[in-house]
This record gives sequence, structure tokens and C-alpha cells, in this order.
Amino acid sequence: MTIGVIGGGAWGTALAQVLAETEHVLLWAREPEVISGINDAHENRDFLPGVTLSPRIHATGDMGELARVSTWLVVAPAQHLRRVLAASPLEHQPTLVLCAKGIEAGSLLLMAEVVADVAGADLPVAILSGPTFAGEVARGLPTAVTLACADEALGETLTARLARPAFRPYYSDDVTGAEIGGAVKNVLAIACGVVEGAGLGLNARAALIARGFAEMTRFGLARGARAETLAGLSGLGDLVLTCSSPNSRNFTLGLGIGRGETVADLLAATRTVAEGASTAPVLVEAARAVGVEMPIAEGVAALLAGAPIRETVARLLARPLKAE
Ligand SMILES: NC(=O)C1=CN([C@@H]2O[C@H](COP(=O)(O)OP(=O)(O)OC[C@H]3O[C@@H](n4cnc5c(N)ncnc54)[C@H](O)[C@@H]3O)[C@@H](O)[C@H]2O)C=CC1
Ligand SMILES: O=C(CO)COP(=O)(O)O
Repeated sequence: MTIGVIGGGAWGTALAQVLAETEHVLLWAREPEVISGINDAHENRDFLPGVTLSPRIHATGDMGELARVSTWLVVAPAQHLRRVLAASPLEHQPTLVLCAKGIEAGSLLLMAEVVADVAGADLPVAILSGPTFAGEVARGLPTAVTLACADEALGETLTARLARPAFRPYYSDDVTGAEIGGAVKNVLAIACGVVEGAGLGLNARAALIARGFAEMTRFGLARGARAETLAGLSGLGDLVLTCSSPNSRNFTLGLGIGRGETVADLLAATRTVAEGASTAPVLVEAARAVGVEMPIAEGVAALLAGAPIRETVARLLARPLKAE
């Protein structure tokens, strides 16, 4: 085995498939049926059905096996990252490439900050983020991502290590910027889904994307991100992707809310994660903590808490007029 992946959801499986073009991949998954499906039938029917997986992917439920590889792509959902890492053999000092998009509830920490909290700040960490629907990546369609790492030499090594003919990482040293773009776009994708579901029109969706990007940028700058990172693949690139397609689970959650379904029913009906649902209230809290206004994120958090759409939209439109 040459590289590890933690998390057998759609994204962990798709990344394993890309890496398996040239490497042997050890994939840790939680669900016994996912493990046996990958090892015996070369398919992850639960989270990425319809894709024949490489025989170079070996799935395991034993975290201890990860000690055999020194680089791990960590693809557990944001709210589970801390617990999953705490159960892993971190004492072997692996290099971690973090692939979840979110902010931890309670602590308000970004993913790299959670790692520093769990394992100490010395562990080498990078962020992989960008416009990447798992199904497309797994089918080998052309995709570009941001690979952010504060250590430039390590970032360039990882960029070369993870690149494949149709999978193109761009190096950045702006870890915070890459993290914030991915976390915030999920919340805005829910808003765009609501607009679609409630029939509010394409003008409204374009306005949400542009004003949502302004919110992402304000918050990012306040947290030390750089504007050009937010305007790149991991920010604007991913925002445009997820705000315009029902292939996005976050957009689809919003679509259901817009059509009048309850959030509880929508979340209960799926095993897949819509990170924006947990990120929205956390983002509102994190923005207030740095004195940044995020009215669209607040609107999404209100809708997720059960506020009526009509009132939430009216509140957004009634805000004082201001310069763009
Ligand atoms: N699916 C995609 O296209 C992309 C997903 N991502 C991000 O990757 C992360 C993982 O998402 P997916 O692989 O799509 O997940 P998924 O929605 O396909 O599957 C859910 C995942 O959550 C895990 N899970 C559920 N309960 C858990 C628990 N208590 N503890 C630990 N893990 C638990 C499951 O084992 C499974 O791996 C998310 O942060 C997502 O935003 C990023 C880019 C693309
Ligand atoms: O992050 C993603 C694409 O870049 C996947 O988006 P969803 O989680 O909304 O499906």
C-alpha cells in the first residue's frame, strides 16, 4: 500500500479511484458493507453506485492498518473529523490531506485547526478543495482543485503526488482561504436550491451567488484568507458549481426546503451528508465572532431552523440599501 484514504463516502471513494490510477490505496471505511463491496465487487453501492473501482483499492475497517502508509487523505465529514482522527494511529506522524468542507460546531475551528487541536501543530497538513462532484472525478472527467499547504516544499510535493492526467491540483499557501471557500459555498448552495425550489427565478439565484461571494470574501478576509484564493477554484469555482446543479447535495437540500418539505424529513431521507446544514449556524456564529455581516448565511440558518421562506426572503430584501 502506498497511500491511505480515511472515509468511504462518495468523495473518499472517488479520490481513492483517482489515486489508484498509479498507486495502491488503503481505504478505511466505517460500514462493513462498504468494505466488502469495495473488496469483493469493486463497487461502493452505498455512496458511489455505478462506478467500477480499481482492484488497486483495498478497503479496511481497521484503523491500525493506516500505520502502513505515511500520507492519508482524510475525507470524514467535518463534524466527525475530530473523533475519527482521535481513533487513528496519529502517533506515526502521517502527512494529512484534509478534504472535508466545513467548520466544527462548538469550537468554530476549521479542519486544519481541528487537526492541530487533536494532534498538535507539528503534524504536516494540507487542504484539498475545489469544484469536484465525486461522480465526475471517479469517472475520470477533467477536474482542477486547490492544494493548500503552509509549507511550500511539502505543498509542491503533494501537488505532484496527487496529480493525474485528468486531475489537476494547483498549489496555494493559503490554507485558511481554501478552507473558508469550501465551507461557505455549501451554505450558499442551500440558498440557491431554495430559490430554485420556491420558483424565485434565475435573477435571484445570480444575485445570491454574487452577494454570497461578497459574504464569503468579507468573512475570509476577516479570518486571514487572501482574496485571490476566495476567487479561485476552492472559492468562487466551487460556489458556481454547487449553486447551479442538483448534483449538489446541498443544493438539493435547499430545493426540498424551497418546495415546502421539512428539513427533518429531508435529512432523514438520505445517508449522504449536506455539510451546509451543519455549517450554516456555525458560520453565523463564527462571522459574529469576527464582526462580519453575513445576511444570506443567516437566512439559510433561519430556514434550517424552520423559518418560513417568504419572511426570510422579505427580511433579506428589506435590508437597508447600500453601495455594492
Ligand atoms: N461528494 C462530493 O462530491 C464531495 C464531498 N466533499 C466533502 O467530503 C466530505 C465527505 O463527504 P462524502 O464523501 O461525499 O460523504 P457521503 O455523503 O458520500 O457519505 C457520508 C459519509 O459520512 C460518514 N459518516 C456518517 N456518520 C459518521 C460518523 N458518525 N463518524 C464518521 N463518519 C461518519 C460515512 O461513513 C460516509 O463516509 C464532506 O465534507 C463533503 O463536503 C468534498 C468534495 C466533493
Ligand atoms: O463539494 C462538492 C463539490 O465540489 C460537493 O457538493 P455537495 O456536498 O453539495 O454535493
